[in-house]
Amino acid sequence: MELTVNLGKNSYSIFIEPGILKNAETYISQVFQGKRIIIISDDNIYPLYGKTLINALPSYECHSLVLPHGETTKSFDTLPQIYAAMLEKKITRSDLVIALGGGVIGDLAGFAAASYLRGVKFVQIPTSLLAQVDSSVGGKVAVDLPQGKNLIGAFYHPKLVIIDPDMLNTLPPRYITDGMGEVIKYGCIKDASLFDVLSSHTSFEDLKDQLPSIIYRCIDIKRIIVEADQFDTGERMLLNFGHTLAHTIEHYCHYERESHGEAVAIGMYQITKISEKAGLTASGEAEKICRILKTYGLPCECGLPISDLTDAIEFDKKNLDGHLNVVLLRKIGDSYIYPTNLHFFKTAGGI
Ligand SMILES: NC(=O)c1ccc[n+]([C@@H]2O[C@H](COP(=O)([O-])OP(=O)(O)OC[C@H]3O[C@@H](n4cnc5c(N)ncnc54)[C@H](O)[C@@H]3O)[C@@H](O)[C@H]2O)c1
Ligand SMILES: O=C(O)C(=O)C[C@@H](O)[C@H](O)[C@H](O)COP(=O)(O)O
Ligand SMILES: [Zn+2]
Repeated sequence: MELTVNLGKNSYSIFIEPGILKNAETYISQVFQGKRIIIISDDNIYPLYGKTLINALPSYECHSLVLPHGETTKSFDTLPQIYAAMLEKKITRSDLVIALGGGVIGDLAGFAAASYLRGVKFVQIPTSLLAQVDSSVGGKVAVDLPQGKNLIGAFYHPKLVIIDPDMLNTLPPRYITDGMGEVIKYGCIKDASLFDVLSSHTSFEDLKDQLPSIIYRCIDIKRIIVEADQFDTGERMLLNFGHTLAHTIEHYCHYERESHGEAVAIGMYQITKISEKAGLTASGEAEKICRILKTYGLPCECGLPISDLTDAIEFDKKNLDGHLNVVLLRKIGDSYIYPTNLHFFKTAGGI
């Protein structure tokens, strides 16, 4: 399966195919005519797929940088180490960065590629479900600061995205669940029929044979939104459904408790509960979201008082000129941006 993100000069293709990793050169050679590649990965993924990828790129001189796994690696403080490795391997503007990993590696390597020498080409090879359905597409690359998540970043598109759903066979169950948080998000914001398909299954196992088409569906929704609003000034904010609370939960817990997808799950349910109470969402939708989250093993609450989270909400990128924009649902599959303020969240008490 192939999709193209149409962004003029920054357009790129996404290929989704089980086993495609072994044919990486066929696709990479279409977008990269240089010689040297640096593969950035983490210490869980590289031992599993590093060699396969290098063997699949016989025409290139491949170097690797393997970083510790986990969100704390996606920090501003990791960047000097990446730049140093790129300099040591003599990476120039005519070379290529490959992000081989989940959303952490994709965001981090993508930002390094965007900023090193003011930009070198990069290719995304996403290995987690979350990265295959969401983070590898759209060009948001970022690192975290001690003050909050994704606070330093850029819009910098990959030249190509290679998605091999077979790589999910080694993904630990917790991160399959994590990725389902973003899959459910796509159903909530734009696709009631996807939400219904997901609701009609009893677990991820039950859904597994439809995975390539579900990945395709999520990415196609993202593609359409990104094409309409590449720089996140309007429609693209819909992709942030559940994220205002999610980012504050992740940051508040020092990235040690909820994963990104789990935090998004809590954020989607809790904001819909608040919005339903305020008459801004059709009644019964929050309960539908909670039910589907539980089906896929995701949480609906985290037991934190909202008063502990509101400080970090001010760093939300949808906070413009003192006006906080939140993403709400009219009903499942129909989302909108609602301008409000912090008081909106304070009505929640605990979440
Ligand atoms: N840029 C975007 O548009 C965007 C979208 C969504 C999320 N994100 C970001 O993505 C990050 C979360 O991504 P994630 O959930 O992929 O986390 P992650 O990159 O930490 O991967 C999750 C875990 O699974 C392991 N792993 C990944 N693929 C594997 C595989 N095939 N086999 C075995 N182990 C594997 C990793 O080593 C890690 O331990 C967050 O930082 C979030 O902010 C970005
Ligand atoms: O691509 C987007 O736009 C998204 O919002 C996708 C989100 O799933 C993702 O977590 C993104 O990194 C959040 O971005 P931020 O702008 O809120 O930092
Ligand atoms: Zn997200």
